[in-house]
Amino acid sequence: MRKKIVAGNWKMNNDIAETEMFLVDLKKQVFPENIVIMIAPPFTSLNHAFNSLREHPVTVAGQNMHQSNEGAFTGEISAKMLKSIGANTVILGHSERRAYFMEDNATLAEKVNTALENEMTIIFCIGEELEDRKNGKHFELIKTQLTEGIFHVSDESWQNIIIAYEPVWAIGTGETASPEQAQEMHKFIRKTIAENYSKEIADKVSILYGGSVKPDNAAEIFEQTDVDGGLIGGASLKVESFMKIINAFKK
Ligand SMILES: O=C(CO)COP(=O)(O)O
Repeated sequence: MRKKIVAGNWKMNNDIAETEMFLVDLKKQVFPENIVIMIAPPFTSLNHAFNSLREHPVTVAGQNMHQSNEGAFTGEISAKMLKSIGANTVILGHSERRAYFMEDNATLAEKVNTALENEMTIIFCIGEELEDRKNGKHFELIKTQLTEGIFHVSDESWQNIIIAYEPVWAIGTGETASPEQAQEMHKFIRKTIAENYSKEIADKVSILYGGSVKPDNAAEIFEQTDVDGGLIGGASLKVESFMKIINAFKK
C-alpha cells in the first residue's frame, strides 16, 4: 500500500501571527487516519509550527534547502538546520525554484544527495511548461527531469522519496490538469521509475499531483489510480479549504 499524502505548500505566505492563527484552527480538526498530512510553512514559521504541532499528526516540511551542508552562502538554509528544528522533510525542485532561482537538474541532483545524506524525506517536484505540452514534449521533459535530477539515487533511497507532478501551467492559474491528464502522467512517471529501478520500487512511490487543486476538484483527481495525494498551494492557506481537500480523499 502506498502512502496517501496531502501536503500544503505555503510558499511565501503567512508571517508568525498568521501562522499561529492557522495552527490554532488546524489543531481543532479531526484528521482521517489513513492520510499523511504535511504543511510546508516559510522558514520563519517552521520552528513554531513544529513545536505547536508536536501532539498532532501533521508533518512539518521545509520548502527548500541548500545543497551544501554549511558555509558562506548568505541567505541560505542547510539540511542540518532544517532537521534541528524538526523538519525532516523538504520540498526540492519546485517549479518556482527552477524558474525564479535558476535551479537546474544538476543543482537539484546535488540537493537530493545532501538531503538523503542527512536522512531527510524529499518531495521532488517535476512538471512541464505549457509550451512543452503544446509541442507534445511533456513526457520527454518529465523523463529528463527524473533522469537528471533523481535517477542517480540508490534503490533504498526511494523509501524517502515522494514525487510531486506539478504541471507549471496549472500552478496558481485556476486551470487544473484534468483527472485523465493527471492519471496519464502519473502512470508514465511510475512506468519510468519501474524501467530505471523495478516495478516493486515504482509501486511503492507516492506520486502527488499539484496545480490548482481546490475543494471542488480534489475528489476526482485523488480518485485516479496513480494519484496518491496532492501538493496544494493557494487552497492550503485556509484550514477550511485544506481540510475539505484532505477529506475529499476517499480511496
Ligand atoms: O505549486 C503548487 C504547490 O506546490 C500548487 O499551487 P496552487 O495550488 O496554488 O496552484
